[in-house]
Amino acid sequence: MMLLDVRNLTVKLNSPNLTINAIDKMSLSMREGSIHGLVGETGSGKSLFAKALIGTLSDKWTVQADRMFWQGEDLLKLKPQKRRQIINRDMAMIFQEPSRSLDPTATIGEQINEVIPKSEFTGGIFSRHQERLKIAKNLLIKVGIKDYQKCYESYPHELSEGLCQKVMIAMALVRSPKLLIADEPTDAMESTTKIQIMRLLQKLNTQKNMSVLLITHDLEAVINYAEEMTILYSGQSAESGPVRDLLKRPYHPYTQNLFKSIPKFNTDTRPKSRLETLPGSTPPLQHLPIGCRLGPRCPRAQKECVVTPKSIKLKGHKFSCHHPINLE
Ligand SMILES: Nc1ncnc2c1ncn2[C@@H]1O[C@H](COP(=O)(O)OP(=O)(O)OP(=O)(O)O)[C@@H](O)[C@H]1O
Repeated sequence: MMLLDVRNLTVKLNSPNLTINAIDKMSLSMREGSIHGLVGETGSGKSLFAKALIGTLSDKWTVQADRMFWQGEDLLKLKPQKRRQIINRDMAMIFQEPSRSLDPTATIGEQINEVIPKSEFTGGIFSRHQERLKIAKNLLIKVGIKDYQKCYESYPHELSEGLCQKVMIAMALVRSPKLLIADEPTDAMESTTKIQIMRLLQKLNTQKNMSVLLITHDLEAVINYAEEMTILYSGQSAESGPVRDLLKRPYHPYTQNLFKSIPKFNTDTRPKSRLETLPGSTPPLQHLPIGCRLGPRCPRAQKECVVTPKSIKLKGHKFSCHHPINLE
C-alpha cells in the first residue's frame, strides 16, 4: 500500500520583487514499510521537501501540489488543525547535528520525559514518575543504548554525536510513528557511528515496520539501505525507482553521472584516473535556468531542454528528461 504519494509539488519562495520555484513540480511516492532515499546535492531542495510535507515552512513559502496523499488522504485538502493532528500522530523527524537539537540545559531523561504523551500512562498520578522512568528507559534500550542509566542522567554535551542521534531516534519513537524522516542523520559522523545509526534505522524498519525517508547526499548509504530512491536536481525530480534498477539502468544522464562519481560503482575507471563529474556547479536560486535545470551542465542537452520535461514512466522508473540514455 502507498504510504505517501506527492505529485507535482511546487514550493515557491515569495520575496517582495520576485517569486522563485525552489522546488519545481517534484514527485515522490513511497510504499508502507519501505526505506526510501531522497538524494541530491547541497541546495537541491531535500530539506524543503521534508518541511513542506510536515508543514513547518514559514509564511514566505507557498506550497502547491496536485496531491499530497498520506495513506490515501490528501493532506493539502484538510483543515490545518486536522492536518497537524495526522502529522503529529504519524510522522517524526530527526536532523543532522543531533546535539544541537537537544536542550543543553536539561538531562536526556528530562527531555525524553517531556515528549512522552499523556496517553502512554496507564496508572494514576502517583505512579507517574515510575512510569515515566520505565518508558524512557525502554526507549533508550530500544535504540541500543546499553548504559541507559548513565545516558538518562547525562546532559547532551556529555554524549557523543552518535549517542545524541540515538537519543533523538528514541524521542521520535515515543509515538510509534509510521514514517521517520531522517534528514542527513549521519552527517559529519565517523564511519563506525554512521553504520551503527544506519543499522538501527534498518532494524526499526524491519522490526517495527516503520517507514524511513532517508534524506542524504550520501549515495552509498542509500544504495546499501534503501529499496527505492528519488533523485533531485535543483528542485526538480530527475529520476526515481527501485535502487537496484536505477543502478543497473539509469535513464537520466544525471543519475548515470551520480553513480559514476562513486568509484565502487564505476567499473570503467582505470586506476589513478579522474572520476567523471559534470562540468559547472548547481545553480543558485536567483539564477535558475529555464526548463530542465540540468540543461547548462548536461552533455545531452539540446534546444528542447529549455522546456521542462514531463515525467515519463518506464519499467518501474520515473524520469524527466528529453534525451534519456539506455532506452534501447
Ligand atoms: N529560509 C530560507 N530562505 C531562503 N532560501 C532558502 C531557505 N531555506 C532554504 N533555502 C534555499 O532553498 C534551496 C533548497 O534548500 P534545502 O535546504 O532544501 O537544500 P538541501 O538539498 O536540503 O541541501 P543540504 O543538503 O545542504 O541540506 C537552496 O537554494 C537554499 O539556499
